[in-house]
Amino acid sequence: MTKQTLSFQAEVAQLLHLVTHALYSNPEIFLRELISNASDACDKLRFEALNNAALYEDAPNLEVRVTFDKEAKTLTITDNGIGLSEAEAIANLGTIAKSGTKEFMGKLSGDQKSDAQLIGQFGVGFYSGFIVADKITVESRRAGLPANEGVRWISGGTGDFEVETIERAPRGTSVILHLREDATDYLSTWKLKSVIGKYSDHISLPILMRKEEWKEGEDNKGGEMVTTDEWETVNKASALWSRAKKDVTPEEYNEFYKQISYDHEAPLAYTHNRVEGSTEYTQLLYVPAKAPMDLWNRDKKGGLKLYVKRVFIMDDAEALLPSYLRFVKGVVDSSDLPLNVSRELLQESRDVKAIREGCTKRVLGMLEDLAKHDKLPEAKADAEVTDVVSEEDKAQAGKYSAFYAEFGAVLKEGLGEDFANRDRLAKLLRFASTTSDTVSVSFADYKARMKEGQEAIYYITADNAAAAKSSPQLEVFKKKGIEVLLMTDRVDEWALNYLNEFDGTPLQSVAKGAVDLGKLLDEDEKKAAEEAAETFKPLLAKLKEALKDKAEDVRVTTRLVDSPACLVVQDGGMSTQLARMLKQAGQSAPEVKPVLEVNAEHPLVKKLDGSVHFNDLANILFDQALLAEGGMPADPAAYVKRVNALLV
Ligand SMILES: Nc1ncnc2c1ncn2[C@@H]1O[C@H](COP(=O)(O)OP(=O)(O)OP(=O)(O)O)[C@@H](O)[C@H]1O
Repeated sequence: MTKQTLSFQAEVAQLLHLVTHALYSNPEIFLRELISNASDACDKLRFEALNNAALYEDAPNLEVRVTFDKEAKTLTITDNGIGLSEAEAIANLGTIAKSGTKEFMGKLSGDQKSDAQLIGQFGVGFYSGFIVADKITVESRRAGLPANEGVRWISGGTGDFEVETIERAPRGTSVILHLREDATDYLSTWKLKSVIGKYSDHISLPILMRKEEWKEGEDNKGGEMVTTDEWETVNKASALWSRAKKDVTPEEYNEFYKQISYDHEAPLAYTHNRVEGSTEYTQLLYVPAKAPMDLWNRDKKGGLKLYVKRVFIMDDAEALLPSYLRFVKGVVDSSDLPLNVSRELLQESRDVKAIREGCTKRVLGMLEDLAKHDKLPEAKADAEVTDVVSEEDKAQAGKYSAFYAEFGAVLKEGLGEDFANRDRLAKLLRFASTTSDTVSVSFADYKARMKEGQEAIYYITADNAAAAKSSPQLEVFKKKGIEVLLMTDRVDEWALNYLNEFDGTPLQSVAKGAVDLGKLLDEDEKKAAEEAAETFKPLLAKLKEALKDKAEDVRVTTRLVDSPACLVVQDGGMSTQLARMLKQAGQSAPEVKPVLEVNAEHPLVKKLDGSVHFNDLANILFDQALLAEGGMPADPAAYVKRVNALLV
């Protein structure tokens, strides 16, 4: 085919502009990206060759070669992997196929620093070459195609690119970077080796470079390094996870994480184990420090790469971890699975089930460990004695809180998803409470602070912390000094459906059912409540009649101190707040008719009896209770009218 000029997809053009501007502060990552692509291409070849060994042609040893030409100012990364056909070059190097591209583009702010972080997460891959090059030539031949079906792709990284058919004997791809004037320091073996050592040491393929030797100058005067014809391997060339733990430095673990996760930040924690027994595998699992932007995407796949005996099988192998741990990144390398395992097969495999359980345990173990070291021991009252806090403990402190702020809400999904680990998960949960503004109270902390005679762990769900804290339902708890957990994550209400108790103590929503403070109420209070219920009977009946379309029931409560009324739902019913949320999300929710509870001590309630405005007051009472918990009267205009009628 003759040369043709094609335009980049709009997003690519936009991304290219950003790459060259926002990522300029850390240019050397281009080499990591291109070597990673080369390595992926070799993985793909190895995988396709499982069913078609002829694809190896006469070059069975997969490798990456990095060369440069000082005169021409070019740097070339060559692999003998799967290669690209012409159609593939057009499709893959002119568009971004990744899901979420549009969404990602929409998130960019124009601020270079924050954009650079976002791009880091997104993974710029091939296009990062344009950080250092003002022109890139790609020459490739796909494995299995004849030599005269090679392709050359050229672009200056602006609006378009050229493609033409070429003759190319070697299988695989060469990416030739025509370096910008300010990037010529990459034309140095020493520089390239150091960047490869930093970012690509763990790549399991050999990365080869021409060997350099010191050559003395004439008459022993001066001397210089000269490039020889010999090749040398410049990386460790063994899969990082297959090495012994003691041979891998924390920096190498972190670098490997960055490579597989597109995260620019180091992970919060990792665990690396070889599991032996009936199912054998190696796991290297990371907990990221920051949530990815698509954490809440229900279709988000898992973050684990599956290898079988070092052969890459697939990315995002969701069968290897439950979905509530979808934030975990890493690698599982199985010794037992067949190489041609498919996603469907994975779902059914007993080995995969064992791996999944094993990985889940490890991640939970890792989180428990972080939780244990989250707080440094408090200083003793006795100033003479101070605990010696190790550097390691200091480094661990605060990590679990940081983790929880990012991923706590996802972890809660596990209550409904992973019954076997529910108790372990419950111990990992943290909440804000009426005594702690920070999300740091565990169920165990709460239990330790429970009042004598208190028989339940009390909690309230609300849209946000402010609404939760000012909810009238909390009044009696405040008065009695009873701590209430404030649950403000969207998933809380759903997740707590699956947790009825913690360590033998029932969990009780303060907005559900009749409040029974049991032993916490004194005799006088109990008696007063009973009496009020009796004397209020006729009034309650009238209220019930006036509000029969809105309220399921009307009763007197001991729950309130300052407010005249509040709404609660029957035990086991869906809270009005959850019903509201579902409706907002466009989902169907049952009509919840709440119970109106009134405070017999409140002047407004006392005023009701015999009032000529009884009907209006009753409705106002109900609508205000709804407003107080963040709801909206069914007919706001009618509410305003009623209040105004009383005001004038
Ligand atoms: N050396 C190569 N050999 C064969 N195909 C390649 C090579 N480099 C890139 N490609 C193709 O170009 C596509 C785009 O590469 P790019 O690096 O932009 O994205 P990616 O590799 O899919 O994603 P990421 O780099 O973010 O993981 C790749 O998916 C692959 O199909």
